[in-house]
Amino acid sequence: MTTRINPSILAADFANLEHELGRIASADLVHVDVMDNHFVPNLTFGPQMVGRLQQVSPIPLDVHLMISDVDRWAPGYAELGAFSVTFHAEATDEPVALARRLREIGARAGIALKPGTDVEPYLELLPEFDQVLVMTVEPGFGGQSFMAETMPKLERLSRVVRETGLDVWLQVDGGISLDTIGIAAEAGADTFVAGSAVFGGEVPADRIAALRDAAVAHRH
Ligand SMILES: O=C(CO)[C@@H](O)[C@H](O)COP(=O)(O)O
Repeated sequence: MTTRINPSILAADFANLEHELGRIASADLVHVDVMDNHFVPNLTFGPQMVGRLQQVSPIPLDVHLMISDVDRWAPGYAELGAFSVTFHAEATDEPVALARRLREIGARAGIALKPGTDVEPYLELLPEFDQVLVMTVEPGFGGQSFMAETMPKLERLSRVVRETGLDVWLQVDGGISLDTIGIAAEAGADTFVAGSAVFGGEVPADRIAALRDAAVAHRH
């Protein structure tokens, strides 16, 4: 089973992003956190910046939209060429229509769930998605502590994906470190977003390798 490590550039040096992308070229995808100071209290960047990242990144873009009015904005990120575009379940009443639109454009479609959002209503929609992002912190900021109470949700998803044989990636994001990645891997995650744990080290590539080894050691 494939294990993916996706560093979050939220923890990178924003004044040197092209250089920072070069330092994580051994990762699978780069996780790009788009925040609008509305859906979440924090603010990062929008399509113009993501378009430039798409041009200079050595690895594909995994765009995570923490924004409102997502039906309007998400397709634009797929049109920029992002490999995957993940929007929040809490931000739209039409998750299936939006996922179909993203796939039509050529991106993988992802749905993200905040820690307090129940997964049950989304289980029957899984064939419409390529990945589910289980937030392991409240979205908005890097450097927060991993919320182990979100693991039952991941276990439930993992069981359904196994039983149905669907090819849906299960992603975790928030507080992922060498201390916590094993917990998420055991619960069924295959794709791990890590910000501070990667960029907090002198050599991000070493952190990526260590996280990958730790995840692989704990996967079933
Ligand atoms: O989406 C988010 C935060 O909302 C994340 O992608 C963070 O960037 C993860 O940061 P760390 O918890 O790994 O420092």
